[in-house]
Amino acid sequence: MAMIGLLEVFVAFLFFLVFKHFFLHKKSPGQPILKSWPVLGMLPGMLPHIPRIFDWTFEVLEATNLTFFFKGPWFSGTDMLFTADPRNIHHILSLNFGNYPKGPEFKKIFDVLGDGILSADLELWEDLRKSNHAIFHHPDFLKLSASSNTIKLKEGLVPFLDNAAHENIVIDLQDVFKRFMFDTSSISLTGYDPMSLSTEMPEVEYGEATETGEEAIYYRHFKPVFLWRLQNWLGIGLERKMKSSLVTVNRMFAKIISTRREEISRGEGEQLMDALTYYINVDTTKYKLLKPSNDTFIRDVAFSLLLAGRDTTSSVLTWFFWLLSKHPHVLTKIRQEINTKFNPTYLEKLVYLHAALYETMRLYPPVPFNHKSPLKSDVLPSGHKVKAESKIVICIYALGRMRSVWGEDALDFKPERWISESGELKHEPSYKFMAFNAGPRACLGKHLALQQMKIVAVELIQNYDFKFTEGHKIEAVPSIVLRIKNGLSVTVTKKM
Ligand code: HEM
Repeated sequence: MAMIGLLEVFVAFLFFLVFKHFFLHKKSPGQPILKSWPVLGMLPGMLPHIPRIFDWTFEVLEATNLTFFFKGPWFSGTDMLFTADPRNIHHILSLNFGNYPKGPEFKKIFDVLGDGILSADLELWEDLRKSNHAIFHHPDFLKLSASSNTIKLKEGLVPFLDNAAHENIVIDLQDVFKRFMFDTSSISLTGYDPMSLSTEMPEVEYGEATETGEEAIYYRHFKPVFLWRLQNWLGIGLERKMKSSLVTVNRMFAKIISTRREEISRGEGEQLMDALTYYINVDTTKYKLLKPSNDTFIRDVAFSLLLAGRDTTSSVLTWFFWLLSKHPHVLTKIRQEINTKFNPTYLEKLVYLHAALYETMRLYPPVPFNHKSPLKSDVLPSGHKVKAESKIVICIYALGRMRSVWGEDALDFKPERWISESGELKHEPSYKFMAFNAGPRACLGKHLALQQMKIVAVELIQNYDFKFTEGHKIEAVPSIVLRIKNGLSVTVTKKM
């Protein structure tokens, strides 16, 4: 009884704090709240902003000179240092890379990735990185990747858009890009063609499963580990969906891996150049920590690669076409450039298109946050002390919008900022433009992704006009990948 009484008093006290915070605390207009409460820490100030965390971190970081320490509720393990300071980013991701792995907390939150490259650290990451680098630069892999783009453009995307134009139907452009990227990435990374982009628009179980997983992982960041693990075990809320999503993902990979192993045992693996086949046959004398005969390990490797390839590129293309609809003069300039300079074997000539894609990624980076956890205590260039094993969140989304980093027009969509006086693409250091990450863990698919996005952009801009549905609210889903909530509705017409 006494225990229940105590609990009631404690809950009443928490309610009082929240009530006082929302109704009695005077906020100065436009000022984000960072007040730290007893027991609850800064959580009450953050809670209402969790669905709009990207913009909130931008507002808070701009108001706090690019770095702030978030104090979570007592004993919840959710204390985090948020930073968008290029000096800190350079220090963490490059100069002192060895002291800043992703860390054990990251591995717990991203447990579904297993031992794939996106969650690995230290020696395992080194083996994965080197082997990944080798396959991503192999001419046969590059050929497979290029041919998957050409085929899916010709047999998937173009017929789909032609049909949508002919039937005058509303389509979700975001979904179309996700399907296109799923098919092309899956062919080059796993050798399997899911054929998800066709006029029939089949259900894509894998896509829905990964997106649910990405949202669940996002919310895990704000909960104590024991809580989301309990929810997962009991099958409650997003964690319940996460569990069934994982079954879907694992089923898909189990089928792909067993089919491939059978093909290889029949002697049919020689001509296959996809990443999955490469890892099944990987040289373990060179990469000692890789386990090619272990299906779980192969699943982890392939899953990380498919996530890295599919979700990012489709996100950029979606935000890019939406931004073009809001900035028709940019669209006109890209069209002029394509008409005067386009050469399919030399996409580098399309400097303005490249600049517009970079500008999209500056404002809407597909991976909005990056996590790090120091092995040893350290002092960051901003003067903030970080303890060993504490959590650091690099806010890539906020970084791209900082006036102190990008100038007073930081919030404007201006591809021109990327073009030098001599008409070339301007280089910005990766600790300032961090969409592809920075330092030794920089994105390995950057070149492939840019090629692919340019090919799709040229095809669509040359041949189609898109009309965006009026009144469609554009906002980002709270997730670990920046996607538009409810997609991007358009009608399409074919240019004569
Ligand atoms: C516009 C498209 C893309 C963007 C913006 C992007 C961005 C990123 C970012 C921010 C990271 C760091 C993730 C982290 O450490 O948590 C990363 C890592 C990585 N990306 Fe990309 N990526 C893109 C496309 C691709 C593609 C098409 C591939 C190829 C399949 C790819 C392969 C990888 C790999 C293998 C890593 C892990 C690197 C490592 O940890 O050493 N990415 N990417």
